[in-house]
Amino acid sequence: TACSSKYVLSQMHPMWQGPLAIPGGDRQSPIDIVVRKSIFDSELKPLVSVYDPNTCQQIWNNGYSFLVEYDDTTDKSTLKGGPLQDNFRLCQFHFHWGESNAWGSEHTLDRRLFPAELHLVHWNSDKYSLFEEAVMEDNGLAVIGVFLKVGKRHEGLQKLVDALPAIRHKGSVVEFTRFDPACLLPSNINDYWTYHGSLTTPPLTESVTWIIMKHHIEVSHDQLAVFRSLLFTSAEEDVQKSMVNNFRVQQPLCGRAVRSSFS
Ligand SMILES: CC[C@H](C)CCC(=O)Nc1ccc(S(N)(=O)=O)cc1
Ligand SMILES: [Zn+2]
Repeated sequence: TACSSKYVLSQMHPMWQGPLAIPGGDRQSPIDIVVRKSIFDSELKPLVSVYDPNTCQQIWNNGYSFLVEYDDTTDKSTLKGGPLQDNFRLCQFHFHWGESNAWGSEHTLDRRLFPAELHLVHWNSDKYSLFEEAVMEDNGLAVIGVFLKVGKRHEGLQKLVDALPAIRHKGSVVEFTRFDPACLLPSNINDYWTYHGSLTTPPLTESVTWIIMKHHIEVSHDQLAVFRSLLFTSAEEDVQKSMVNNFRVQQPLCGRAVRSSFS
């Protein structure tokens, strides 16, 4: 089964070709969260996020998504509590979305797809001194996933949406400051599911404690349309490809438990 093989056939996704040697391969992400099979764990503590908007530095198009990057040289923007034993530093956040509002998220709830999914990426600053170290280690990373639904305009998101035309092409970067990522979290962050998984793009390392929020945020159709105006390709390439459907196919659970912080 795909749970034991050391190689996973190349995902037929434009993002990458060829067989990938994935470490272990039995705790890959994303997954479908079967809500009725998740296990309430009363030991799970409330999540504590403290984000300093002054650590926001830049926004750039890396050819997979667009990333908002934070200064992670100090413990100014951190996440702890929940399923986490240690203190984690925010290094970046990004999104995954579809070409239509019918799909786009990486995780699903009982197979339900959302038009987009936000990932806030943190690394264990108690155990490691650099993100690049933590990314290779068990539980070196913690990623918060938030589902997006299309509805009313998200006022906090608009500052980010307005910066996107400046980074249309792969490799473009612009300064982006004083953005508080807390504005992208749902009002209630104490209802979540958590499981052990991996990065959803290469290097696909199995170093992530995933924390998937039960409650979604709403963005407008027009705001999501600007995400789709980004390009996978750099300015020099002849054929420009719209940055859409930048999500990975779902991976086998391989017997992993998905715990919930709420009953
Ligand atoms: C040496 C490794 C390199 C630096 C890794 C760069 C990086 O940050 N990758 C990354 C981060 C988050 C996700 S996700 N989509 O949240 O699972 C996927 C890939
Ligand atoms: Zn992601």
